[in-house]
Amino acid sequence: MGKVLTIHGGAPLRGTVNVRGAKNLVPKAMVAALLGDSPSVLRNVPEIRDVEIVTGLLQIHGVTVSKDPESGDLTLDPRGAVRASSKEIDAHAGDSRIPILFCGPLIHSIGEAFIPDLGGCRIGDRPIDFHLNVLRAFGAVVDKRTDGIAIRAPHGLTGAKLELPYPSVGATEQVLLSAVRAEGITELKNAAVEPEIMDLIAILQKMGAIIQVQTDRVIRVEGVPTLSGYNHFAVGDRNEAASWASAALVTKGDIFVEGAQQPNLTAFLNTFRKVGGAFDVHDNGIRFYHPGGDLKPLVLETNVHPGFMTDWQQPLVVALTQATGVSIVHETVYENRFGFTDALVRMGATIQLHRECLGSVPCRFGQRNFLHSAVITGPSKLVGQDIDIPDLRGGFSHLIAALAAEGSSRVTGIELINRGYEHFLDKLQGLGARVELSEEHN
Ligand SMILES: CC(=O)N[C@H]1[C@@H](OP(=O)(O)OP(=O)(O)OC[C@H]2O[C@@H](n3ccc(=O)[nH]c3=O)[C@H](O)[C@@H]2O)O[C@H](CO)[C@@H](O)[C@@H]1O
Ligand SMILES: C=C(OP(=O)(O)O)C(=O)O
Repeated sequence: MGKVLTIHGGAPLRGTVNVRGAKNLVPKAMVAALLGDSPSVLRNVPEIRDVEIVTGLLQIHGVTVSKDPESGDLTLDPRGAVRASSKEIDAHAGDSRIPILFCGPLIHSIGEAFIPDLGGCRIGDRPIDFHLNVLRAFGAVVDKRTDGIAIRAPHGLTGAKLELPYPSVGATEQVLLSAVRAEGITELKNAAVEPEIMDLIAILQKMGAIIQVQTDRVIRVEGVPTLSGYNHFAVGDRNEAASWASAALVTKGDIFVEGAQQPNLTAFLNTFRKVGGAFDVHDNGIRFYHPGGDLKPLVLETNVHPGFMTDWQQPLVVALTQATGVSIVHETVYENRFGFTDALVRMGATIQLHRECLGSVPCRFGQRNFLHSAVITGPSKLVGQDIDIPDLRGGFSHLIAALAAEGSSRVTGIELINRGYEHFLDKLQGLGARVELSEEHN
């Protein structure tokens, strides 16, 4: 039996929320601690489900993870690293995609790794072929079994010349976490360069790694035999920040997002301004608000950094349902990230999905069977509905649609939101949302 969140719409969200370390960096920084020969300290750690999952996975591998009760800072001591069984790994992998990033660090520390069935948001096929190919190029042996994938490196990992078919965030991190202690030099072409990757590189450099980020998506790593622990303050969660910004716009509210960092939100801020939102940048965060007047439609394409991040797309689409006119959103990172619009349409939004690339540049998903372009016509009056949350960002977008809607919505599956939004219910209540949590009765 799960929880039901009843949301009574119509109240603008006003107040301050604090955003801590990025979901897309913190768990990976925790994995990086396995590469050191001394303890690491990670600061600005949010209390989210993906952090709990990685804590469990590290612990079954013999890493001591201790949390400062006041600050929440984590100390990660990898000196007792040991093998864990595939059953244990599977039991702790939860619904996160991070287990695949244990490969390089575990091979370096204990000589083998195991990839269980991966979780993460169901927003497309999410294959792991790039990961397995780069591991093979480093000299790893990949053994696909019925219970998962076993990875061994009988002769250790050796640097390689690599090129990704697409600038995948996870595969770039796989290369970094494997290359830093591999024998010799690795050159990665077509690398992803998201701010969370740059922060991971900063951590690895603190540990003793030699990593050069060149122009044109080329990263060069000179492997070193040993690394030490790090002490690091994690980069802020730009995706959570953008979500609260959209919440302010959709509910005609005013939210100060403490911890939002302008340099990592450039593409979002441009779009937010073009759609009619206003923001003021402060030293410790950004105030996002609806300045009054009509919101404006726009044509938008998601892309790898420095483009408009795909994880910002779903909350912003809700704002576009309130803009006067026709907007087009072309999703070029995931082939199936518009499933969440079904619920918005039930709530009264006008959104049509198309298989064609309705953007300036044809993407990998054109001429195939993927509904990856959306045409949104607004403004639409939204009305409350029963909603079952499909994934992290789609779920957050449903919450903010329900908060702006007329009447009440009954929302199930809210546990998924805990993967990436720290204490989101407390934050919503602090912003004046009228929400009630109860047990689900069948
Ligand atoms: C935990 C985490 O950091 N998650 C983020 C990470 O996901 P993740 O690292 O999984 O995303 P990727 O950048 O790898 O995926 C981008 C595209 O590459 C494809 N691909 C990826 C790997 C592979 O082996 N084969 C392949 O085809 C994917 O299906 C997708 O179409 O980056 C995404 C893109 O910024 C974000 O939406 C996610 O929030
Ligand atoms: C797609 C996302 O996350 P994950 O890769 O962890 O599923 C997300 O954060 O929106």
